[in-house]
Amino acid sequence: MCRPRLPCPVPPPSVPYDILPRITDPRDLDGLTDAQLEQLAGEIRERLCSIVSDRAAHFASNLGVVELAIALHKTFDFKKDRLIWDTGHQIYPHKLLTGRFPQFDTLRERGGLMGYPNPEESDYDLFVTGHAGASVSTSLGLKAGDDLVHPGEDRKSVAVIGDGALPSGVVFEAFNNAAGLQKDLLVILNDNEMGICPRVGGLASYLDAARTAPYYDGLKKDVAWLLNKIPVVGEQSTKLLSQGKDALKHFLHGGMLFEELGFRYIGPVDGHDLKSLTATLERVKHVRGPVLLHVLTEKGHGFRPAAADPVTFHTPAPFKRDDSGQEVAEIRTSSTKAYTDYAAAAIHAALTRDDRVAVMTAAMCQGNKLETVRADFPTRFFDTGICEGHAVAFAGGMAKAGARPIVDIYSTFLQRSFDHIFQEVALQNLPVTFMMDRAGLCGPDGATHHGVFDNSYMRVFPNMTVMAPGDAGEIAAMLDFSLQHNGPCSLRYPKTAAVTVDRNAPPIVHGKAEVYEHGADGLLIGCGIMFPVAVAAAEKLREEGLDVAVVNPRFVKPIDMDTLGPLMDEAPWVIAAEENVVTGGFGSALLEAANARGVRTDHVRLLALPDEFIEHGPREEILADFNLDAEGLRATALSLAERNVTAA
Ligand SMILES: Cc1ncc(C[n+]2csc(CCOP(=O)(O)OP(=O)(O)O)c2C)c(N)n1
Ligand SMILES: CC(=O)[C@@H](O)[C@H](O)COP(=O)(O)O
Ligand SMILES: [Mg+2]
Repeated sequence: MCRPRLPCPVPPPSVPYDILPRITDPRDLDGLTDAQLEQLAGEIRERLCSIVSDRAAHFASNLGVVELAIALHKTFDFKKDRLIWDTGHQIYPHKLLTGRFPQFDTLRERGGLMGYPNPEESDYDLFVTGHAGASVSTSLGLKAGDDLVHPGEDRKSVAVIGDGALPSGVVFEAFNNAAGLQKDLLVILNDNEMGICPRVGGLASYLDAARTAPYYDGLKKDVAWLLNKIPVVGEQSTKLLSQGKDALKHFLHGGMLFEELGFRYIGPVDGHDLKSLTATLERVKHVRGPVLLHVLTEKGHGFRPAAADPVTFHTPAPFKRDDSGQEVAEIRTSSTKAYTDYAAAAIHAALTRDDRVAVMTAAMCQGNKLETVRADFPTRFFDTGICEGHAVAFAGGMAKAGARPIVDIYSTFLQRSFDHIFQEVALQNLPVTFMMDRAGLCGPDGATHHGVFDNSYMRVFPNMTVMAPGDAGEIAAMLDFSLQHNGPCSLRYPKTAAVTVDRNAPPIVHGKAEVYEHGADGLLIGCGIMFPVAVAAAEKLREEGLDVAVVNPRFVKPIDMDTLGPLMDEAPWVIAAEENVVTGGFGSALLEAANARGVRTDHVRLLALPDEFIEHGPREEILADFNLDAEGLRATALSLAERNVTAA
């Protein structure tokens, strides 16, 4: 019988799994020998390899933490102890070890297991996450909360954070707090030398050096004793000795940064040596105060192509293995152009045209398809690492200095920058362009990644111009407009194949909508990606004898009431559609503007995403559920026109 919180079990592919199916709870690990644990690691890797044969899923990161997940569950009891996987994209081995093997084939499918931690699925998942950087904060909070609410129980708290997530500013806020509180907290730094792309910046260089430094055990008193033998204050000679001490410290270990922040540092240790990793965890488990355990892993470990090319295999397209099972025989990449391709080409053209233009990505060069821009304009391409807030403030500084920065960040991750958009950009009225990729539903990543709030959060700021290209062709035109505009602008585009609407599109003029076609029987306003949907719906309605007008509003802010007001007043009904939550989005903006102008609104129907978190699943299916497809617009129009909905 399937448990109510989990999807129904699906038989795994007919590969001989021996131990893995018997792990229904982490305590089942207790009776296993070292050899059986090694075999289990192999079976988990096999399961990871088989799942990506028919769906895109996070792969290389998961291959890299198999031993770490086993060792953690063997050492701790996460029924009471606390475990947070930073970001959460490397959660699959944890899912397999916590009773979700039977459902694993539903991963990232609609109604199936989420690709991230999800407390709805298991008590072993504490937070729904997908954004990087918060693990140390929540682990520290869990520890503080447990000490308060469960005094005397001595619950342990563990955060596993990758080297890519480490530079997020919030991590250092948490380090600072943890050192001050001196709470028992274990932070495991999973260092695989990669984010999605190769890691960048000062911390990356620091970790490069720390990797090759000798093992250091911050729990051992003799090292501290040796260091304390060297004086640090006093006369001239002690200054030299002090320099000697620094050199010695660096010679001794690579974890000085963490030690000086108030953590005990242990490492680096081999993250694939299951036995010694487990032994190390057993040792650090009872240590008092904050500890940082530096674990070296290989992204893609155990599957040669993934280890050789962890960028491609971060979330590879579905692929088939060859007969050996060790190589890729065929990978199903698509040659269809996406909106992101148009955006990257427009950015490249803008940098080519104007030396003042620069572009920022927050560790998403690959997802933003900026590799060519990075290669062709190395001095005007900035990868800030997973530091979206910094990227925006940094762009504010560049704009103040006279440059024209483009901030190219996924809609969902830009949420991290809200206050910097407000203070460092909008309040200063600086010409920063926000290109918000993955706006709208993102599909299999789900609620953590859907970019469905930006129409709402961008338009609240005075000075901000908010645009939504009606098709892929408008991305370049809007970017060009923005780079000429004297103030901040944003534009959004979705994660899907590019659509272009064949027409003679008028030039982009600030706050001006495009009337695509006139019609007396109703008005369809399709914001952004909903414009081609509205065009298709109008076509269907025409076949049914309704002659409706279609508008591509282009601007969420300012709204073109000069154009829309009369059209709305004349229309028997109006539909305003957007791929954003209904709360505060384009529809709200339209109603506000209409109200201010005294334009009729009682005949307006807003089609948008509901005020709730939306689960993972195919974008088109979810859109259809909310009538945000051509058929949904047609049916809504017919019902508004008081006509019977006929079968499509
Ligand atoms: C706030 C935020 N920005 C960007 C991302 C996209 N992202 C997901 S995983 C990842 C790289 C993480 O690197 P690391 O923490 O080292 O994990 P690894 O994949 O190497 O195991 C990035 C940039 C994100 N999830 N959250
Ligand atoms: C974990 C994470 O946040 C990224 O890996 C994200 O899944 C990338 O999304 P895209 O696949 O849309 O680039
Ligand atoms: Mg990494």
